[in-house]
Amino acid sequence: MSSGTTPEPSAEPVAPLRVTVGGSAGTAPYEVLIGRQLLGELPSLIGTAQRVAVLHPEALAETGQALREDLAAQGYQAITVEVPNAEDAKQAEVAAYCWSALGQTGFTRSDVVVGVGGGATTDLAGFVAATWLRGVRWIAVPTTVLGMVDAAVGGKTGINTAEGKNLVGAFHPPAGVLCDLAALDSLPVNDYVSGLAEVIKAGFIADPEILRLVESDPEAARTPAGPHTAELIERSIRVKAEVVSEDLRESGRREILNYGHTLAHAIEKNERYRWRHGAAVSVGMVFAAELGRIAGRLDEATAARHREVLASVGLPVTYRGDQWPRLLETMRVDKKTRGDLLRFIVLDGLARPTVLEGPDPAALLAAHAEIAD
Ligand SMILES: NC(=O)c1ccc[n+]([C@@H]2O[C@H](COP(=O)([O-])OP(=O)(O)OC[C@H]3O[C@@H](n4cnc5c(N)ncnc54)[C@H](O)[C@@H]3O)[C@@H](O)[C@H]2O)c1
Ligand SMILES: O=C(O)C(=O)C[C@@H](O)[C@H](O)[C@H](O)COP(=O)(O)O
Ligand SMILES: [Zn+2]
Repeated sequence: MSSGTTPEPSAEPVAPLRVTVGGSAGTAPYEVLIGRQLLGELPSLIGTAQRVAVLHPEALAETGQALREDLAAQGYQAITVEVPNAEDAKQAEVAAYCWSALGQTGFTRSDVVVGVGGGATTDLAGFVAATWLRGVRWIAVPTTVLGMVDAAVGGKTGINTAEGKNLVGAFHPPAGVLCDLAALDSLPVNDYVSGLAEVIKAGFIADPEILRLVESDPEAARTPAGPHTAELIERSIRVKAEVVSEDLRESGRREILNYGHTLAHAIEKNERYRWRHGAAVSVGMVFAAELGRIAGRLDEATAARHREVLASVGLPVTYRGDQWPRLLETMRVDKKTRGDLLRFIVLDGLARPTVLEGPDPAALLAAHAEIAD
């Protein structure tokens, strides 16, 4: 990924695409920029801040350092805060380490956090920004597919606890999101594909054109060089932006973005976060589709389409059959649960998400049988 100071020799400057998020119900609007070599946009987002903390994972140490040097050259007092890769970053101890770094730098309310990395890093960076001095501004620079299309947009920030995924957090939207597509070139294929689960989720809940683009060449969809990469990312961001703009705090419609996540979060916890989020969401969506079908909501063809399109890009569609009691136990503390009432997002048809409350235990078991290996 470019640090923003060394333009590629023959690259014509291309204006980034801009998607506006928020702006209703008293929330400040911000922009998601999609393009290449976007880091030149950072100073205008940082504005008059004196100090900037660049949070990055170990894997992006060079990028973090290059960014810090750019910002320092522009007169900011910039520090890097290196955090563990992936889910190991989303822990209270790591948040506490970040708070110390801000404290030791004399971070004030006018200073800015920049989170550069995948969804785990931006979830942590946003959470640190939400909690430091009860809230400072932050900017997301997602470097994974999943980060760009989902995690960096919408202001859900947080960390895990021993009891489960994302159980501590805050709604704290960023001041801006910079999606530099060049970052995806260094992403391991497994992580690239994991992000496609959230892309495909956006297809099933809101934009079926996404499904058609993936289905037209699943092999090409697995790489950043695929012909539809930019369109898939843009369409998914538009779905997310539209939903969170209407319901930032998940008091209703935003729950549809949780499609497949009730089971997914239980799988992630059960696997001690060694499964990628997107892989778990893939299995979770097949489960939700089967649950919808068994509950008489979803037609067989659309349920089967889940399995087909997810498997076609190499995502898992089954999970260990012997773990059901543990998964069920964890699902009881899902954020959508109300009291003892389990609630799932299912489809009434393609792009028609809805809530299924208190499903029949037999239906849950039958849906589980469809994903058990
Ligand atoms: N806040 C939200 O709305 C939201 C939405 C979806 C997912 N999430 C969260 O996002 C997380 C998953 O994010 P993810 O899939 O991006 O994975 P991740 O952040 O765990 O990153 C995966 C790995 O890729 C490395 N990496 C990141 N960018 C790279 C690059 N450009 N080149 C090489 N390596 C790179 C990371 O260091 C890590 O090791 C989960 O914690 C999930 O809960 C949050
Ligand atoms: O933005 C949302 O809302 C989502 O549910 C998007 C999900 O893809 C994402 O994984 C989110 O972090 C899940 O949130 P949680 O509230 O179920 O922890
Ligand atoms: Zn997700």
